[in-house]
Amino acid sequence: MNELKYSIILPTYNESENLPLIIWLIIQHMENENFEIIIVDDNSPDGTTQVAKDLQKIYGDEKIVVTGREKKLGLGSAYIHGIKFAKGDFVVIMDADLSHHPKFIKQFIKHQKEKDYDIVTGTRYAGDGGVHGWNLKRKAISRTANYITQVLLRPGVSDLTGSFRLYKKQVLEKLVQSCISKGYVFQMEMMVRANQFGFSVGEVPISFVDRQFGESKLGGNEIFQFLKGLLYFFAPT
Ligand SMILES: Nc1nc2c(ncn2[C@@H]2O[C@H](COP(=O)(O)OP(=O)(O)O[C@H]3O[C@H](CO)[C@@H](O)[C@H](O)[C@@H]3O)[C@@H](O)[C@H]2O)c(=O)[nH]1
Repeated sequence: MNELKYSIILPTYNESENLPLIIWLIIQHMENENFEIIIVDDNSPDGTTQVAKDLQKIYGDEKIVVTGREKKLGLGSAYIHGIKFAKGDFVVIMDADLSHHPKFIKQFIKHQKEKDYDIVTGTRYAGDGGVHGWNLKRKAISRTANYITQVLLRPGVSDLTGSFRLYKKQVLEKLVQSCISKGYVFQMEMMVRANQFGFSVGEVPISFVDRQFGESKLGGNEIFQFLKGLLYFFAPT
């Protein structure tokens, strides 16, 4: 048994169909690891909180922590909320909609140990990494967001907008204190800040598979917020 503890944060909004399976898969793929799963649900109208509480009864409240906010307040701030409950030495952040396969977590852990990385990020844009199931528009949004950020900010990471990552807990706490973003742009800002602070970042290629159940919450407003976030880095301080 690995003595280091891992806190896996799952932000959820209308994920009642996906939650039982992702939790089961995490538990299968984290065999012999010391871990907890923190579900951050924003009072989803589809009853995700109740599903989370039912799963907590099955697997125990040592393994599953259920928390959340009264209403949908954005992905970035959901992570920040979840971190407050994390008791692990490391924090893993991932989507709850099965687009991030839990089998990669052990690869992140192994890679982290090899060079004592501060952060290990899954990448869809290097090595064997890839995206499956997105339409052309969605692929273009992701590629363009990554490209613009790479060119303007040169953070030295191939996938800036992905959210499947492992952080040393103290590193994550320092990063979230310095981040101002609340929505999806949070992922990009975290990597840019990590570069500014000089944190070491390892990459593990991952396959991102688009969700089968439910809908993405990435809308026009999130894209606008992303562009606004980019502009912020160039605004005089
Ligand atoms: N608690 C909470 N959870 C949220 C919120 N918005 C989204 N989520 C949860 O965050 C995860 C990702 O949301 P999706 O809306 O399914 O993301 P996506 O469109 O598939 O986007 C993926 O790709 C983006 C770009 O590469 C990533 O930036 C994003 O994190 C995600 O991995 C899911 O578990 C979803 O329920 C929110 O406001 N509050």
